Amino acid sequence: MAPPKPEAPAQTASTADTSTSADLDLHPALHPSITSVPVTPGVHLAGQSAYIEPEDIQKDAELPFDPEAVTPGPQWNANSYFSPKEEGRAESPAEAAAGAQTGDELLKRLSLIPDKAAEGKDLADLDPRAAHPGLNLSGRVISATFTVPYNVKYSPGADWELNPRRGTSALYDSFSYLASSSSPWNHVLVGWTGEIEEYNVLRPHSSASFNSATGQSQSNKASAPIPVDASAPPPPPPEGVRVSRADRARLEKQLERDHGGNVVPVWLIDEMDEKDDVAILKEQTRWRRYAEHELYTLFHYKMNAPADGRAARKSWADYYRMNKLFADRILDVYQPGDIINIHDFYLLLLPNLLRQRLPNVYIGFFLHIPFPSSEFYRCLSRRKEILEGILGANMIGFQSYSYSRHFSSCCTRILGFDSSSAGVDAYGAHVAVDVFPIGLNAASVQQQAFGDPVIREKVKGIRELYAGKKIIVGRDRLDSVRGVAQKLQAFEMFLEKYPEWLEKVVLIQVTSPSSVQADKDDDNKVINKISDLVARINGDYGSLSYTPVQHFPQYLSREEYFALLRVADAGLITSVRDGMNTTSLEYIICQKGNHGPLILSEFSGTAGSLAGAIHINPWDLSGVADSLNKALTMPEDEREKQHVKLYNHVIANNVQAWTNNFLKRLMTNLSSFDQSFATPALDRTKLLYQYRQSKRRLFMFDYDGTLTPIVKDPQAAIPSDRVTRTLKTLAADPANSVWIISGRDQKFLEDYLGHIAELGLSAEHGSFMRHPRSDTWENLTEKTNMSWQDEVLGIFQHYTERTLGSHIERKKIALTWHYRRADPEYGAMQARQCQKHLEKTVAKKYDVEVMTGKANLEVRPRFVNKGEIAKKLVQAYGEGPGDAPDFVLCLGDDFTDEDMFRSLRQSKLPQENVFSVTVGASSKQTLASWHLVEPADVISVISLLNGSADAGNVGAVAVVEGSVPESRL
Ligand SMILES: O=P(O)(O)OC[C@H]1O[C@H](O[C@H]2O[C@H](CO)[C@@H](O)[C@H](O)[C@H]2O)[C@H](O)[C@@H](O)[C@@H]1O
Repeated sequence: MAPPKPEAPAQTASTADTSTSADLDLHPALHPSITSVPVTPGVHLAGQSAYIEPEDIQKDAELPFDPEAVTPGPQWNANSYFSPKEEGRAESPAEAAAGAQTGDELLKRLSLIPDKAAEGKDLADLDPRAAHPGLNLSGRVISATFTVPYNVKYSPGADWELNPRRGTSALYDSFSYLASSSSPWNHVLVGWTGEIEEYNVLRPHSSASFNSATGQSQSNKASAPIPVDASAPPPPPPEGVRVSRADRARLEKQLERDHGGNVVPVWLIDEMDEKDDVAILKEQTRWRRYAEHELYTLFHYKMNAPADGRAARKSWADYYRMNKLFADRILDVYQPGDIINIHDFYLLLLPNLLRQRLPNVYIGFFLHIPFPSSEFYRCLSRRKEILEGILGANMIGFQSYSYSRHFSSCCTRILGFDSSSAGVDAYGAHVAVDVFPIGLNAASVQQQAFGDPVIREKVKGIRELYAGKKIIVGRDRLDSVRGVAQKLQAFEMFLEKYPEWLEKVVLIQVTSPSSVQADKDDDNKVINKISDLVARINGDYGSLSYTPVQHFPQYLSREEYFALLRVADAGLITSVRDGMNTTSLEYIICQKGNHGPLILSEFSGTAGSLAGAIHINPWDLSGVADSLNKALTMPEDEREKQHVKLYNHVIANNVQAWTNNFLKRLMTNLSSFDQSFATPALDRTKLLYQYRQSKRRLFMFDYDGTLTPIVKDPQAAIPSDRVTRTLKTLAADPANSVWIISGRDQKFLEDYLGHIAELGLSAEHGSFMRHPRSDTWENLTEKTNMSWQDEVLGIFQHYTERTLGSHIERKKIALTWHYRRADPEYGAMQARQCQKHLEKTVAKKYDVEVMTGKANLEVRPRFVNKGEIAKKLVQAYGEGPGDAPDFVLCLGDDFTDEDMFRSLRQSKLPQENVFSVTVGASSKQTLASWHLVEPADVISVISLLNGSADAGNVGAVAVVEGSVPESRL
């Protein structure tokens, strides 16, 4: 049974605007004061059966989908902003068809659309938890996004003013859907308040007005009070926005009251006036600087000139702090079983910050902008921290396949993690990577574009204004990556190459302010360039009666925007980098009945999903000019065919389907990788207690990755002084039997650990054993046929010759092919090939096992393995009551060590006396019962047992991991 949704207030929120990227958007579940119609799930258009109507989309949605999923919940009123009487009137044959959707039939449908909750329909039918009982889901999604969907304005002591925030509309639509009664989830939205602007604030000591959002004062002589005493000292500098506790509480309450408790603000505060409990907000744009100046730029393949070191450190510190404050806020509202969905480049550190504090939490992350290739990404000075931050998620989503591939490749190249198209193996945990191109609230856009008589009038007006001319439409943000300059240059080339179009075509270009605010210099450069180009084209090709480029550097009203998209004969998108271009999706919907082709940059994330568009390279001006000519001369039947394909895609892949699909895939990944059973951190209290109680103890330690960290060169992985001292002390206790069980050969173990006579050594994964206080090695493979070795060597040589940087490590029995020094992706690919090769040949003929290790492949006889050695040692003690060791500690980090853990589980030893510990992340798939993060922790734990003062950071780790601090032992 789905938990009840919070009571939705009787409000009148808007659906009139939900998914346009026209920067004028009001988000239905989120805007309190505008009345509108509910979104229609669509109406059939007679005679156009090739189209999928919005009402059909549930067929494609992956969750059990409700036919009204595209309609808002009960909080949306059916008050129409258009007059029912006007709806039946069609304007042109094409529009008559499209108009039918918004006529009487539509109205009938609108009034007939029942609310599921009102109908008493049980959302339990749609409850995704039923499909994943193992996950213990709470039924709630917490979405973390940079800003709440409002610009908030503040006047001390008064109600806060909340105005819908422009842009990011598809995402806000997704939140509206989750919050609505059409979705089976409960929803909480966590976001920064954004820059808080003050109104009605008197600043008695200052003659300057104060821009509270930027922290800058502005001279405003007209309104400045006249100084009483000209010789008085200058007024104190502005202090920033001061928000009292009561006012903070008021905003929280307002958001709660207006939105069913769904919006939780994050307060980013510069200083606290503790005395009065007042939050002081000074330079508010600082919180966006690192994300917008460094990340947004680099992720769009633009390089900044190096900043001065102090400024760079400050903006990084702000970024870290901002992510940390998000984590704190989420922890305030988190309940076990919640899914946390984190959005975009402002919050790249958040997944890992949460994972550190909630090891078993379910986290999805979605990047809305491109992810660059590793060649570009690696220029980022914080490249490791950023990747590690994102990898705290269970699943990471991208807009297009190439971005997901770039990300996985960066994880391999920069962090050395194995990756495939399915995901990244990070610290032993699998992080799924997948592609989810975002969609629109398609039904709402269609409803708005065709259901508003004002728009119809505007369509008529624009047609009259440009009668006899074809209209090419472009609408972009002011941002160099949107390629507006390229668009203008290509249009200029088009007029030059195809002079027959002179006087017969106009380019209407709307350029609205950039969504990122940190880079005003860049904006100014772009504005100047665009103005120059417009002036040049209109000067060269225009006349008194003809202006080929109509440039509007402004926001358009919703009505004008949709009208423009409807009348266009071609849409032109020339972004040079772009995560997902929602204008192109809106254009497709608006072209229903008109069929204007879409010319789309291949560098837009949208291109991957819109195969039916005319794809262009925006840098190839002549090619774009040809495509314009092609689009404008395309026969109607071809235009229609192309359009139907695009339209059906946009309808089927709407934002509701996107939301459901993302969550469904996240849950599937969580189920398949069984994240709910994260391995707990080793309980040192329990370990020490048991150690002190016991009389006969057995220790089994793997070597590489357990006692020493993994390094590039195998010969360089030698034990530190601390390691040998710690092992020596442990082994010196007569009650302790200490073994090193390694894949290393006898020589290596003897050279570095052989001098500790009390240690038992097992080399080459169990092929050889040297008992404590003995000089001789026992060969456990003596009678084995070794003829497989030559064949394996031949195959390894073949791959070594073809893989620069790889080498073969020849041991007596086992053979290892290392590729850690090769190109990481190529090395991993060659290893996969080599493994297949070996499995198809040698492994079929001989009883040998091919094992994948850490940047290596190893082959050894199947019957010798670490599990057999563990079994042998336990048996040597005796497993029965009285004989069995009363304390066993076994530690290892890789695949070959799992054999030891398995063997211990299968033994008859009382399991409470056995501590099997993997070295790596808690989310690693393992048979061990506990985990430690890294080799340094292993040494600390052994020191702890030794009673040594040098037990290192045990206390700190214990606190972080929820164990009892050492001081309390
Ligand atoms: O069983 P282990 O003691 O964990 O040994 C496994 C293999 O470890 C060594 O290779 C690994 O560690 C190297 C040093 O950190 C690293 O450079 C390499 O990439 C790793 O694969 C060793 O060379 C092998 O012989 C062992 O079988």
